[in-house]
Amino acid sequence: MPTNDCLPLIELGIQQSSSTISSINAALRQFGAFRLVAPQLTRNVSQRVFQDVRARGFFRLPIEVKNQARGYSGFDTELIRGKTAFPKESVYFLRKGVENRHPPPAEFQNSVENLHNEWTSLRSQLFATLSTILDLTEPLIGTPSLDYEYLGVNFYDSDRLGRDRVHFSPVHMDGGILTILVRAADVHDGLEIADLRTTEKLDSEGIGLDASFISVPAMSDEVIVFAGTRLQRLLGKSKVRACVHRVCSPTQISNRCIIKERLSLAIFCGPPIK
Ligand SMILES: O=C(O)CCC(=O)C(=O)O
Ligand SMILES: [Fe+2]
Repeated sequence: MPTNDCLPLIELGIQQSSSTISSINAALRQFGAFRLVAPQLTRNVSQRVFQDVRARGFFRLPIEVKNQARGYSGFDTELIRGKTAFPKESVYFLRKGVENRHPPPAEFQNSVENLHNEWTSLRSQLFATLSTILDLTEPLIGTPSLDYEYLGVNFYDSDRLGRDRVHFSPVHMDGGILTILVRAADVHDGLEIADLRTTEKLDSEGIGLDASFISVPAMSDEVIVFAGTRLQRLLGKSKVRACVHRVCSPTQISNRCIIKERLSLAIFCGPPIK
Protein backbone atom coordinates (compact mmCIF):
# COMPACT_ATOMS: atom_id res chain seq x y z
CA MET A 1 0.00 0.00 0.00
CA PRO A 2 1.43 3.41 -0.89
CA THR A 3 2.06 5.76 2.01
CA ASN A 4 1.99 9.43 2.60
CA ASP A 5 4.74 10.21 0.08
CA CYS A 6 1.81 11.17 -2.13
CA LEU A 7 0.55 13.69 0.43
CA PRO A 8 2.29 17.05 -0.03
CA LEU A 9 3.63 19.04 2.88
CA ILE A 10 2.95 22.70 3.74
CA GLU A 11 5.50 24.70 5.67
CA LEU A 12 4.12 27.96 7.06
CA GLY A 13 5.95 31.28 7.07
CA ILE A 14 7.62 30.84 3.68
CA GLN A 15 6.61 31.81 0.18
CA GLN A 16 4.73 28.81 -1.28
CA SER A 17 6.34 27.63 -4.52
CA SER A 18 4.17 27.10 -7.58
CA SER A 19 4.83 23.36 -7.37
CA THR A 20 3.62 23.29 -3.74
CA ILE A 21 0.54 25.27 -4.73
CA SER A 22 -0.34 22.85 -7.50
CA SER A 23 0.42 19.72 -5.46
CA ILE A 24 -1.70 20.90 -2.51
CA ASN A 25 -4.58 21.73 -4.84
CA ALA A 26 -4.27 18.29 -6.43
CA ALA A 27 -4.11 16.56 -3.02
CA LEU A 28 -7.22 18.40 -1.84
CA ARG A 29 -9.10 16.98 -4.82
CA GLN A 30 -7.65 13.48 -4.61
CA PHE A 31 -7.49 12.93 -0.84
CA GLY A 32 -8.93 16.03 0.85
CA ALA A 33 -5.79 16.13 2.99
CA PHE A 34 -2.23 17.38 3.27
CA ARG A 35 0.64 17.31 5.76
CA LEU A 36 1.68 20.35 7.78
CA VAL A 37 5.04 21.03 9.41
CA ALA A 38 4.04 21.86 12.99
CA PRO A 39 6.72 20.98 15.57
CA GLN A 40 4.96 23.50 17.87
CA LEU A 41 2.12 20.98 18.10
CA THR A 42 3.91 17.65 17.88
CA ARG A 43 6.99 18.10 20.05
CA ASN A 44 6.28 19.25 23.56
CA VAL A 45 2.72 20.28 24.02
CA SER A 46 0.93 17.29 22.55
CA GLN A 47 3.47 14.84 24.00
CA ARG A 48 2.68 16.36 27.38
CA VAL A 49 -1.02 15.69 26.83
CA PHE A 50 -0.32 12.09 25.82
CA GLN A 51 2.16 11.53 28.67
CA ASP A 52 -0.27 12.96 31.16
CA VAL A 53 -3.06 10.71 29.89
CA ARG A 54 -0.77 7.67 30.09
CA ALA A 55 0.87 8.49 33.42
CA ARG A 56 -2.34 9.33 35.23
CA GLY A 57 -4.33 6.69 33.41
CA PHE A 58 -7.39 8.86 32.86
CA PHE A 59 -8.98 6.33 30.51
CA ARG A 60 -8.30 3.51 33.02
CA LEU A 61 -10.38 5.18 35.71
CA PRO A 62 -13.68 3.52 36.63
CA ILE A 63 -16.46 4.34 34.20
CA GLU A 64 -18.49 6.09 36.94
CA VAL A 65 -15.59 8.52 37.46
CA LYS A 66 -15.04 9.11 33.73
CA ASN A 67 -18.74 9.70 33.22
CA GLN A 68 -18.51 12.55 35.71
CA ALA A 69 -15.86 14.32 33.64
CA ARG A 70 -17.03 17.13 31.39
CA GLY A 71 -16.64 16.30 27.71
CA TYR A 72 -16.12 12.55 28.28
CA SER A 73 -17.59 10.33 25.59
CA GLY A 74 -17.58 6.60 26.33
CA PHE A 75 -16.55 3.53 24.31
CA ASP A 76 -18.98 2.86 21.45
CA THR A 77 -21.22 5.80 22.39
CA GLU A 78 -20.55 7.96 19.31
CA LEU A 79 -22.26 6.82 16.14
CA ILE A 80 -20.98 7.33 12.61
CA ARG A 81 -23.75 8.00 10.05
CA GLY A 82 -26.14 7.46 12.94
CA LYS A 83 -25.50 3.72 13.04
CA THR A 84 -21.88 2.53 13.29
CA ALA A 85 -20.45 2.72 16.80
CA PHE A 86 -17.03 4.30 17.21
CA PRO A 87 -14.97 1.97 19.46
CA LYS A 88 -12.98 4.71 21.18
CA GLU A 89 -13.20 6.87 24.25
CA SER A 90 -12.66 10.61 24.05
CA VAL A 91 -12.58 13.73 26.10
CA TYR A 92 -13.78 16.83 24.26
CA PHE A 93 -12.71 20.33 25.19
CA LEU A 94 -14.42 23.60 24.16
CA ARG A 95 -17.32 21.73 22.60
CA LYS A 96 -20.65 23.49 22.59
CA GLY A 97 -23.46 21.76 24.37
CA VAL A 98 -21.16 19.78 26.67
CA GLU A 99 -23.11 19.59 29.88
CA ASN A 100 -21.90 21.01 33.10
CA ARG A 101 -20.13 18.04 34.67
CA HIS A 102 -16.87 18.18 36.65
CA PRO A 103 -13.90 19.43 34.65
CA PRO A 104 -11.38 16.71 33.76
CA PRO A 105 -8.28 16.53 36.03
CA ALA A 106 -6.46 19.89 36.19
CA GLU A 107 -3.21 18.62 34.65
CA PHE A 108 -5.08 17.15 31.70
CA GLN A 109 -7.00 20.38 31.26
CA ASN A 110 -3.80 22.49 31.50
CA SER A 111 -1.85 20.44 29.01
CA VAL A 112 -4.72 20.64 26.48
CA GLU A 113 -4.96 24.40 27.06
CA ASN A 114 -1.24 24.77 26.32
CA LEU A 115 -1.71 22.87 23.10
CA HIS A 116 -4.69 25.00 22.19
CA ASN A 117 -2.60 28.15 22.74
CA GLU A 118 0.07 26.86 20.36
CA TRP A 119 -2.62 26.03 17.82
CA THR A 120 -4.12 29.52 18.18
CA SER A 121 -0.85 31.10 17.12
CA LEU A 122 -0.65 28.84 14.04
CA ARG A 123 -4.29 29.02 13.01
CA SER A 124 -4.44 32.36 11.18
CA GLN A 125 -1.19 31.59 9.34
CA LEU A 126 -2.51 28.23 8.18
CA PHE A 127 -5.82 29.65 6.99
CA ALA A 128 -4.10 32.58 5.23
CA THR A 129 -1.71 30.16 3.48
CA LEU A 130 -4.58 27.93 2.48
CA SER A 131 -6.51 30.90 1.06
CA THR A 132 -3.47 31.80 -1.05
CA ILE A 133 -2.99 28.22 -2.21
CA LEU A 134 -6.66 27.83 -3.12
CA ASP A 135 -6.84 31.34 -4.58
CA LEU A 136 -9.85 32.24 -2.41
CA THR A 137 -11.49 35.61 -2.21
CA GLU A 138 -13.72 34.83 0.80
CA PRO A 139 -12.07 34.17 4.20
CA LEU A 140 -12.39 30.68 5.71
CA ILE A 141 -12.24 32.01 9.26
CA GLY A 142 -12.88 35.36 10.88
CA THR A 143 -16.68 35.22 10.84
CA PRO A 144 -18.71 34.05 13.84
CA SER A 145 -20.44 31.41 11.74
CA LEU A 146 -17.14 29.74 10.84
CA ASP A 147 -14.95 30.26 13.89
CA TYR A 148 -16.22 27.45 16.08
CA GLU A 149 -13.55 24.93 17.13
CA TYR A 150 -13.11 22.17 19.66
CA LEU A 151 -10.56 19.51 20.56
CA GLY A 152 -10.86 15.79 21.20
CA VAL A 153 -8.34 13.52 22.90
CA ASN A 154 -9.01 9.97 21.68
CA PHE A 155 -8.04 6.66 23.27
CA TYR A 156 -8.27 3.32 21.44
CA ASP A 157 -7.68 -0.01 23.17
CA SER A 158 -7.46 -3.16 21.08
CA ASP A 159 -8.35 -5.32 24.10
CA ARG A 160 -11.84 -3.81 24.00
CA LEU A 161 -12.27 -4.14 20.27
CA GLY A 162 -12.92 -7.87 20.15
CA ARG A 163 -11.86 -10.17 17.33
CA ASP A 164 -14.40 -9.37 14.69
CA ARG A 165 -13.99 -5.61 14.47
CA VAL A 166 -11.22 -4.49 12.18
CA HIS A 167 -11.38 -0.72 12.63
CA PHE A 168 -10.51 1.47 15.57
CA SER A 169 -12.28 4.17 13.59
CA PRO A 170 -14.89 3.16 11.02
CA VAL A 171 -14.63 4.99 7.70
CA HIS A 172 -16.05 8.53 7.85
CA MET A 173 -15.66 12.18 6.90
CA ASP A 174 -15.42 14.97 9.47
CA GLY A 175 -18.12 17.63 9.42
CA GLY A 176 -16.30 20.94 9.81
CA ILE A 177 -13.85 22.97 7.74
CA LEU A 178 -10.52 21.41 8.74
CA THR A 179 -9.38 18.78 11.22
CA ILE A 180 -5.80 18.93 12.49
CA LEU A 181 -4.75 15.47 13.64
CA VAL A 182 -1.84 14.94 16.06
CA ARG A 183 -0.82 11.39 16.94
CA ALA A 184 1.16 10.00 19.84
CA ALA A 185 3.35 7.52 18.05
CA ASP A 186 5.94 7.96 15.34
CA VAL A 187 4.84 4.81 13.55
CA HIS A 188 2.24 3.26 11.32
CA ASP A 189 -0.67 3.60 13.69
CA GLY A 190 -3.39 2.43 11.34
CA LEU A 191 -4.55 5.76 9.88
CA GLU A 192 -5.65 5.42 6.27
CA ILE A 193 -7.25 7.85 3.83
CA ALA A 194 -9.16 7.16 0.63
CA ASP A 195 -7.79 7.91 -2.81
CA LEU A 196 -10.97 9.53 -4.14
CA ARG A 197 -9.83 9.10 -7.75
CA THR A 198 -10.33 5.35 -7.37
CA THR A 199 -14.09 5.51 -6.85
CA GLU A 200 -17.17 7.20 -8.23
CA LYS A 201 -18.97 6.85 -4.89
CA LEU A 202 -19.66 9.99 -2.91
CA ASP A 203 -20.83 8.76 0.51
CA SER A 204 -18.23 7.63 3.01
CA GLU A 205 -19.75 4.17 3.43
CA GLY A 206 -19.69 3.55 -0.33
CA ILE A 207 -16.20 5.01 -0.64
CA GLY A 208 -15.07 2.75 2.22
CA LEU A 209 -16.18 -0.33 0.30
CA ASP A 210 -14.93 0.79 -3.09
CA ALA A 211 -11.85 3.01 -2.93
CA SER A 212 -8.14 2.30 -2.51
CA PHE A 213 -6.75 3.66 0.71
CA ILE A 214 -3.28 4.94 1.48
CA SER A 215 -1.61 4.45 4.82
CA VAL A 216 -0.58 7.65 6.59
CA PRO A 217 2.20 7.00 9.11
CA ALA A 218 2.77 9.56 11.85
CA MET A 219 5.90 11.62 11.19
CA SER A 220 7.67 13.61 13.87
CA ASP A 221 7.19 17.36 13.45
CA GLU A 222 4.19 16.90 11.16
CA VAL A 223 0.44 16.83 11.58
CA ILE A 224 -2.19 15.74 9.07
CA VAL A 225 -4.87 18.19 8.00
CA PHE A 226 -8.19 16.81 6.71
CA ALA A 227 -10.76 18.83 4.80
CA GLY A 228 -14.25 18.41 6.23
CA THR A 229 -17.67 18.34 4.58
CA ARG A 230 -18.24 21.99 5.41
CA LEU A 231 -15.18 23.04 3.39
CA GLN A 232 -16.26 20.79 0.52
CA ARG A 233 -19.68 22.45 0.60
CA LEU A 234 -18.20 25.98 0.79
CA LEU A 235 -15.74 25.59 -2.09
CA GLY A 236 -17.35 22.90 -4.20
CA LYS A 237 -16.29 19.30 -4.90
CA SER A 238 -14.26 20.29 -7.92
CA LYS A 239 -11.87 22.21 -5.66
CA VAL A 240 -11.85 20.31 -2.35
CA ARG A 241 -13.16 16.90 -1.31
CA ALA A 242 -13.84 16.02 2.30
CA CYS A 243 -11.22 13.49 3.43
CA VAL A 244 -12.57 9.97 3.90
CA HIS A 245 -10.53 8.33 6.62
CA ARG A 246 -10.46 5.31 8.91
CA VAL A 247 -8.13 3.78 11.49
CA CYS A 248 -7.33 0.07 11.24
CA SER A 249 -6.94 -1.93 14.40
CA PRO A 250 -3.44 -3.25 15.18
CA THR A 251 -4.30 -6.75 13.97
CA GLN A 252 -4.87 -5.28 10.51
CA ILE A 253 -1.50 -3.53 10.34
CA SER A 254 0.58 -6.42 9.10
CA ASN A 255 4.40 -6.43 9.26
CA ARG A 256 4.42 -3.11 11.01
CA CYS A 257 4.81 -1.89 14.52
CA ILE A 258 1.92 -3.30 16.50
CA ILE A 259 0.34 -0.96 18.97
CA LYS A 260 -2.37 -2.13 21.32
CA GLU A 261 -3.28 1.27 22.64
CA ARG A 262 -3.50 4.33 20.50
CA LEU A 263 -3.81 7.99 21.41
CA SER A 264 -4.60 10.88 19.11
CA LEU A 265 -5.66 14.47 19.42
CA ALA A 266 -7.89 16.19 16.91
CA ILE A 267 -8.58 19.90 16.57
CA PHE A 268 -11.87 20.35 14.74
CA CYS A 269 -12.19 23.78 13.09
CA GLY A 270 -15.44 25.12 11.83
CA PRO A 271 -18.96 24.03 12.69
CA PRO A 272 -20.36 20.96 10.94
CA ILE A 273 -23.11 21.53 8.36
CA LYS A 274 -26.47 21.57 10.08
O1 LIG B 1 -7.69 9.05 15.91
C1 LIG B 1 -7.55 9.30 14.72
O2 LIG B 1 -6.45 9.17 14.15
C2 LIG B 1 -8.72 9.77 13.90
C3 LIG B 1 -9.85 10.33 14.73
C4 LIG B 1 -10.98 10.81 13.89
O3 LIG B 1 -11.03 10.56 12.71
C5 LIG B 1 -12.05 11.62 14.47
O4 LIG B 1 -12.08 11.77 15.72
O5 LIG B 1 -12.88 12.16 13.71
FE1 LIG C 1 -12.41 11.88 11.70
